[in-house]
Amino acid sequence: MITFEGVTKRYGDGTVAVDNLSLRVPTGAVTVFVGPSGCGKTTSLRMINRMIEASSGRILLDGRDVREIDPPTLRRGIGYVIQQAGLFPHRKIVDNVATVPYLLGWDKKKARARAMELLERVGLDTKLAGRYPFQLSGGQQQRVGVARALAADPPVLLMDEPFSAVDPVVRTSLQDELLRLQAELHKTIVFVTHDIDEAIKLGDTVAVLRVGGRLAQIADPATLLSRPEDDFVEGFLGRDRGIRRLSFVPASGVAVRSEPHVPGWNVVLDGDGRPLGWRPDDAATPSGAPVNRTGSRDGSAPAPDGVLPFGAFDPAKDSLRAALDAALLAPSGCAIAVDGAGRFQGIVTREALDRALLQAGGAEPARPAGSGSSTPREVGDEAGNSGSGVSDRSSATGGSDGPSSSRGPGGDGAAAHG
Ligand SMILES: Nc1ncnc2c1ncn2[C@@H]1O[C@H](COP(=O)(O)OP(=O)(O)OP(=O)(O)O)[C@@H](O)[C@H]1O
Repeated sequence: MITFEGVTKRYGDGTVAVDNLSLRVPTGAVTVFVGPSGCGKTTSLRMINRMIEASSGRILLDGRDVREIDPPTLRRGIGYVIQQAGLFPHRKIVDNVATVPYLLGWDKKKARARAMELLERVGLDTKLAGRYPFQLSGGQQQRVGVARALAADPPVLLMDEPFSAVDPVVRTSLQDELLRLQAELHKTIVFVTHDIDEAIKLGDTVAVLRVGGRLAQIADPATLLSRPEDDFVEGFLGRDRGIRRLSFVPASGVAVRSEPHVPGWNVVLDGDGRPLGWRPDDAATPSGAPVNRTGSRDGSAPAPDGVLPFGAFDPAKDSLRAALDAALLAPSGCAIAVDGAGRFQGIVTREALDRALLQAGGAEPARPAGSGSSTPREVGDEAGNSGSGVSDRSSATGGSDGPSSSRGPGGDGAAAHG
């Protein structure tokens, strides 16, 4: 646990970068500091490892004032990742990753073996180990930066806008990788970003700061989206709050009908009971509607002519947002529920979806019937999910060919996650 107790930072020129900040960073979870430029995110982060000294107040690391710990000892237990990775340009990748183990006096063989293991862990080909940083892409360099921060297995990781210099696609994959790693490693992570979507995707807890270094709100993402404390937070969260919040509502409470038809439409299944698409009752394709002719990417049987694309979700692991998305993609307006193996479970009608959406629309983050929890991960667990919580995170770790993927027009298997 990292605790800020009334922490203020006043720079030499009188700028108050952080003003009386009090908050808790729980152990083993990701806490994101988010806010507009200049609101004191980086200053707050760097006071944890004493790269910047607080002017007043205290920062406690597991109950101990960080000022009582000499900086090199303190930093040995705190990995640090920055924007554009900050790799040493004249050192090979393997030696960049092994930097801290070398400093700790590990012998070269052991340090390099650890570096190779970490390169694999962050999803990099170990063939890159002998290259120099300039021979890597921006995204690869960021992965090396994460590997380097993890080298001495520190319990705490500080990450300062680590993914903001790469393009959106690479950024998404780095975020997914971080979530995958965190599910294994359970580090105490403080992550700084100015991007609220990144904060909501990665944070177990999100602290929104306002300019002047004051805390505007600290909450889990679902609470933040449903109950922003003031206009500033609401404005910072941006549009589509209601829809985005549905990513944290499990779809397990939605009513599923087991019959493979609704008025006017039938679900066509393959020999293994996996949906191939929707066929209208009269089997005629409505004019202008796309026809699935090529089948799905996962190798299941091609859809016969006249069968239209569908959207599917897995009620045991997906969110209400995924269910809504599946319904919106279907010509029948209904979502198809599938099991973990992609086999047909039933249909969710628009009425059933409406009821679930209404239930989810209250002031509190919605919960499935019988759940007493208010955090997305706990809701997911109580809904019977094994391991993965219901949120954008489940799609982050689920892969695009999972049951929640939806076949786009033309049946090319284009994934369309909620
Ligand atoms: N060394 C310094 N001397 C004086 N003022 C500083 C110094 N470093 C930062 N500041 C000021 O402190 C405030 C907070 O800066 P900080 O870098 O912590 O903000 P930030 O939220 O991380 O911003 P950004 O998102 O733009 O990186 C800003 O007004 C900045 O100009």
